[in-house]
Amino acid sequence: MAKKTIVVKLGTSVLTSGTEKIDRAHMVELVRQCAQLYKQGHDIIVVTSGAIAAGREHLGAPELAPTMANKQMLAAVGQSQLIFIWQSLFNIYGLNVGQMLLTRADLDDRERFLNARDTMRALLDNRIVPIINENDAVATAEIKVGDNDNLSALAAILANADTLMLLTDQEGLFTADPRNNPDAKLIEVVDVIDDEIRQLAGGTVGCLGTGGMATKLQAAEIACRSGIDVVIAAGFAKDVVLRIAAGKRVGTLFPSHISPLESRKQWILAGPTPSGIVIIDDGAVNAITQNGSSLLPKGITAVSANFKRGDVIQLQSLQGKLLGRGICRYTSDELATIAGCHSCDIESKLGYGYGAVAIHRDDLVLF
Ligand SMILES: Nc1ncnc2c1ncn2[C@@H]1O[C@H](COP(=O)(O)OP(=O)(O)O)[C@@H](O)[C@H]1O
Ligand SMILES: N[C@@H](CCC(=O)OP(=O)(O)O)C(=O)O
Repeated sequence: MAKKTIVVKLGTSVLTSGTEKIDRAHMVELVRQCAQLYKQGHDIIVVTSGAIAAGREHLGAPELAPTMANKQMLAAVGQSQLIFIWQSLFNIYGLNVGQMLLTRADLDDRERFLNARDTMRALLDNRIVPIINENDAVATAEIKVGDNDNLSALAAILANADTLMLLTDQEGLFTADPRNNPDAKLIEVVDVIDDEIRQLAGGTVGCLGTGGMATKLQAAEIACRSGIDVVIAAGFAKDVVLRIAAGKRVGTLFPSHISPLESRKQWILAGPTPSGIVIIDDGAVNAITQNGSSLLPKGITAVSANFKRGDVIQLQSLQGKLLGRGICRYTSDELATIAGCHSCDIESKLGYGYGAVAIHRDDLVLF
């Protein structure tokens, strides 16, 4: 099987097996499957819910008023319990984990998005399993993603994932909420998420989870638009992670009809107004247009306007021809400092570096 990047989102319903306590035995089973995929060479990212449930359990299920501060307190206590459990379980398989607690602000701001992406990349490159949750202890309603289904779709985009698995306490999307409709039927494939599909999805009935099926459909929509296939399936089903990864029919599949690269390039072309222009020499023009190379600082001769890391900028030749657009990994000031330099000199010029390329070829669209 070709190497894949797979995001596995585990809802509170899966991690507690429907009880009020974290089901560690079931977590071992899920970790075994993730570790097996990791050993096969795939990149695995876990998006874990369950901090609030773990906090309640650890404090002995206290009677608390349902305030935001109390929920945040439970999450603060529970998150450390949760990451400890994940770390102990992955260690059984000789794998380390790295915790990333995110909020909407980390994903909306282009520069913070790139920083988070770099951290995720560094974890994966070092064969460390990223374990992601919302930073519930500090995130207020305004800066929250709000539910881990949507968070997992954003994490999948951050990771350039191929597949997002949303594992829950139902076998997939049904024609109605199976808890109240015993005749509801499993839908095996959803090609287009339209209003008809959306209206099938109800909310959650658990007090510890958030969103129900509605947020899973929102997540599926976001991820599919970015070229990521999504599967909603039961976390309790035997070998569920392994079977989905092997392409077996499990749960509800939402196939994406676009590749991640195509979707990214569409966004670069149709997305934000370019924030600046970078002039490049003939060698660089040749490298990016003929050889499909990334743009290195060496080929840059001038930088105009102020732009931030992660902004979309235009590329222009010395003769004034507009060549294309790309997402720049350095600010305009940094680029002006390293223009004409070899990539190996970036760190000595700036005192730090964000990698050898100014614009990666995957972030570049030529006209
Ligand atoms: N059409 C539907 N098909 C399947 N489940 C549904 C549907 N509508 C609502 N649900 C509910 O969504 C719940 C799963 O969401 P949630 O409780 O948030 O779980 P998780 O903790 O895994 O995110 C199910 O237990 C089910 O009752
Ligand atoms: N971030 C919260 C979970 C939020 C959430 O969306 O829960 P769920 O619906 O169970 O995936 C926690 O760790 O308790």
